[in-house]
Amino acid sequence: MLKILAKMNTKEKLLAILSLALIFLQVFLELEIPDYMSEITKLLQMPDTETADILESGLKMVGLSLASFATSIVVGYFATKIAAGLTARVRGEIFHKVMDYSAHEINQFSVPSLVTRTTNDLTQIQMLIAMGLQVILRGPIMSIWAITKISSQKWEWTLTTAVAVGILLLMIAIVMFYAVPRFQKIQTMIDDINGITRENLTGLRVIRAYNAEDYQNHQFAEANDNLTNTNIFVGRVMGIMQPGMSLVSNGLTLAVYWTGAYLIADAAQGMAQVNLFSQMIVFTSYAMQVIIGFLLMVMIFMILPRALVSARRINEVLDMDPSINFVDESVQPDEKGTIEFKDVTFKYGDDAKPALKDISFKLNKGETLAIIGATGSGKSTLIQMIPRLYDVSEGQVLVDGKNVKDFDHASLNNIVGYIPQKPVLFSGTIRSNMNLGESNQHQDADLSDDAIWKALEIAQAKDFVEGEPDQLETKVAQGGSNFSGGQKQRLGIARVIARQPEVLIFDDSFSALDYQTDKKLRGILAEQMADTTKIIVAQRISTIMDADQIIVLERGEIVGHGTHKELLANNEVYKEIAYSQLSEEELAND
Ligand SMILES: Nc1ncnc2c1ncn2[C@@H]1O[C@H](COP(=O)(O)OP(=O)(O)OP(=O)(O)O)[C@@H](O)[C@H]1O
Repeated sequence: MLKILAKMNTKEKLLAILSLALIFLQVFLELEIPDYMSEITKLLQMPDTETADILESGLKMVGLSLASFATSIVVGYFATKIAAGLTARVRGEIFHKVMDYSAHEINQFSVPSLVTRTTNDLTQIQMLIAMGLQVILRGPIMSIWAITKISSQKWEWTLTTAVAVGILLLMIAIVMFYAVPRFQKIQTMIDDINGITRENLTGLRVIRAYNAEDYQNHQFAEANDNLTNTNIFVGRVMGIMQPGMSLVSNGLTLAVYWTGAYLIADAAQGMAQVNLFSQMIVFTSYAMQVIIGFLLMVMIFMILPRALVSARRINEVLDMDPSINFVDESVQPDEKGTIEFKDVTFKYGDDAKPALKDISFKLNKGETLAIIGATGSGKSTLIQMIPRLYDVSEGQVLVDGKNVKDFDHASLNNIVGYIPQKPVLFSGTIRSNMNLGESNQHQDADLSDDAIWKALEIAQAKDFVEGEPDQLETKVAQGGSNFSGGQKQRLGIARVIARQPEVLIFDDSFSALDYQTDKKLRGILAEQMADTTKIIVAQRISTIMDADQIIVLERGEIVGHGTHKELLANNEVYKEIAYSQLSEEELAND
């Protein structure tokens, strides 16, 4: 928590100090009021008191109340400003940190948890700071100050107040014993709800198609019930506090008046009794301030445990260093357009079995490498080593003759153009998606219309974009949901082609295309991007049979490496895949 509070800037720190000073002033003003009450009580007992005398003290009391009210408004204003400013900054820090994360760290936290941490957890901190300055700090200051004011009074009253405070403390301790552990669980339960909601929304069509609403409703209801029940339990336990506090404060007033009645009865007739009566009025006011102070302090216990858990969760994100770091300045490459794997082994976790084992191959400029293999054989994993979505566990990946780890982020991304299995389009227009980020082609300015149309033409996307009334300005919904799978895939391919990288990596990118488009796209790529090195992960033999090199993967190992003809002649795994898809004539013809 302190670590987050330390992120306050100088202005916020000054405002916090000023707020603290104003809270002292506010408490001072509030504690002055009972003195005037005592004065009025005394004046009322005096025979020669004029109304003007009472009015004067009364007006002073009103003045003190108004001044206290004004200070509380100023403190509220400052507190909100500090809380909103600080949390906005921390939110930005989390966002930038997460942007630097590799897939490994994202998987570690999970996306829903990162969303909760950036939203709900930060709201807890914001609430704590805002309430903390306005209310929570006032509690202890008020209680301690009020106690010092009454400690010199009649010991019978002081003892009564001490007993009341003791009961209060016991009550708080019991309540906190039951409530605090639950507060800590609530944040994890919100993660669960976010996770299930997210899964439901992204998989809505599948859920409906499989009549799985009941199953999903059950999943959601379970998580929702857990959270609701915990909230109800905590609410009930905390609910005891309010009536408990009223009981103690009313009981205390009663006890003070009761003992006061005996003390007044024992005192000498006349002024001594009047003085004692006015002292009792003042004492009751101060005792009430002590109780109110404790009441405010209880709020600490309501907010602090949850905020502490939230602060820990936020710090976990901020403290996590990305496992993949890029150098600031790239090396000068020795070659151009080459990719080489040297004895690469990769594991997703320290204890996991290798997803890739001893992978070695070299690809020269302009060559096409195809990777084929059963589902889960490691094809996507292999190509993700090149743009450093993951780092190798052993061995080396070389791009242009240099280790990928020796390139800065931008340079590596400019050399390697990676098209993921599921293309990601961002809300905006086709043009804004084509201009996404920076590359050697568009560092300071946007791509020209010609360059965009050219890329769309190669990616076989020109026809359908031309068919749209707004052409390049056609709106793209979040995630590209207003385009078909094949259209999204083609726009994704066009976006990378427009960057003109030295190496193009297609992760099963042709699977969403029909055979004809697939063939046309490969033909135009070979013709117009002959100098670009290409790596194609595919399931269809027809997509890869023209490749210069084909790697057959099985359980993370290379079990075949050669051309289509060579593999068809002497590789059993390849043969099996090939004959399961095409006839002998089709395979021989191509
Ligand atoms: N993020 C991950 N965390 C842990 N294991 C993973 C992760 N991604 C993949 N794996 C595992 O690594 C292995 C290889 O997966 P990979 O996605 O590379 O296969 P693939 O050949 O591309 O499969 P497909 O053709 O179905 O896309 C699989 O056993 C898979 O379970």
